[in-house]
Amino acid sequence: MTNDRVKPLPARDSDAYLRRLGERVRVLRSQRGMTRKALAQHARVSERYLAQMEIGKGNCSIVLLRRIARAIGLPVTQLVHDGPEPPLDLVLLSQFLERLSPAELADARALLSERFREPEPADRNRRIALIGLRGGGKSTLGKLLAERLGIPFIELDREIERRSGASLSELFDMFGQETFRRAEREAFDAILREHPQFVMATSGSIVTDPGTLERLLASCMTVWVRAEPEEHMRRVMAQGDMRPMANSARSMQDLVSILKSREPLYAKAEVVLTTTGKSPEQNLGELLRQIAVPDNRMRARSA
Ligand SMILES: Nc1ncnc2c1ncn2[C@@H]1O[C@H](COP(=O)(O)OP(=O)(O)OP(=O)(O)O)[C@@H](O)[C@H]1O
Ligand SMILES: O=C(O)C1=C[C@@H](O)[C@@H](O)[C@H](O)C1
Ligand SMILES: [Mg+2]
Repeated sequence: MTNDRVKPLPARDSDAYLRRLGERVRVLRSQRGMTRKALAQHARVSERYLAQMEIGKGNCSIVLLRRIARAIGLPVTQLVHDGPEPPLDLVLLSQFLERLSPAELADARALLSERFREPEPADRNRRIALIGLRGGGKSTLGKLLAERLGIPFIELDREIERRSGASLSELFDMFGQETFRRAEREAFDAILREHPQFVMATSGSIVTDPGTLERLLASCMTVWVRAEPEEHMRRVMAQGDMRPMANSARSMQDLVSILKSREPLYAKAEVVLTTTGKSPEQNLGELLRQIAVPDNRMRARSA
C-alpha cells in the first residue's frame, strides 16, 4: 500500500469477547433463576467449566455453546452475538416478526419503511441504482440512462477506490472482505449525502451486506440488470478480469453458483431488466418505460 487511508480493522479482542460472552451467560442464567449447578447439569458440562466460562476463561466449542443456549432456552445466535446488547424493543420486534409468513413479512417491511422513509419518495425516484452480477450491463446502461435523464452517472467501484485510496484488488486481497464492505458503505453514504440525484452502477456484491442492502433499497430506486449466465460469462471474459469468479476451468460453475446464491437478494429490486439479446439502446428504452421517471432534459427543453 502506498498510502494510509485504508487501515485494517484492529485485531479482534478475543479476550474481551470471551468475557462479554461469559457475562451474558451469567446474566441470562440468573434472569431465569438458574443456579450454576442447574445450568451445568442441563447443558451436560461440569460446573467448574461453566464457572470458568462465566469469567471469560472458556473458549468452548460451538456444539457445547449450543447445549448451553438450549439449556437456557435461547437460540445460540443470541448467546454468541458480538457487539452491545440489543435494545429490548428490537428483541420484542424480531420475536413479533418471526411469527409472520414470508408474504406478511414483505408487507411489514413495506409498512415500516413507508412510515419511517428517509429521504422522501420524490428524492428516492431521482436516485437510480443498478444492481446485478458482473457483465449484466450496469455500466453500459447506467451511462446511457444518466445521459438521457441529464443527471450524474456514478460507478460505485471507482468511488470506493477513489475515497479509500486503494484499488479493488488491494482492498480484497490485502485487507479482506470486511474492509471492502466498510469502504463500500462509506462511499455509498457519502454519495447519498453529496448527490440529490444520480444513476449509479453499484458493485456486484453490494447486496450481500444486509445493512448496505437495506440502505440501498430505502434510498434508491433499484433496478436488477441481469442476463443469462452464459451471457454474463461471455461479457466478463471479454473484459479480462474474472472477479468474483476464479480464473480457472471452474469459472462457469462459480458464476452459476454465485448468481444462484445472490438471486433472492438481487430480486429485491423494484425493476428487473434482462439485457440478453437486446442492444444497449433497446435496454434503455425498456428501462425508461418501466421506471417512468421525469426526464430532466426533456423538461428543460419544454420549459
Ligand atoms: N445489451 C448488451 N448487449 C451486448 N453486450 C453488452 C450489452 N450491455 C453491455 N454489454 C457489454 O458487456 C460488457 C459488460 O457490460 P458492463 O460493463 O456494462 O456490465 P457491468 O454490469 O457494469 O459489469 P461489471 O460489474 O463488471 O462492471 C461490456 O463489454 C459491454 O460493452
Ligand atoms: O460481484 C462481485 O463480487 C464483485 C463485483 C465488482 O463490482 C467488484 O465490486 C468486486 O470485484 C466484487
Ligand atoms: Mg460496470
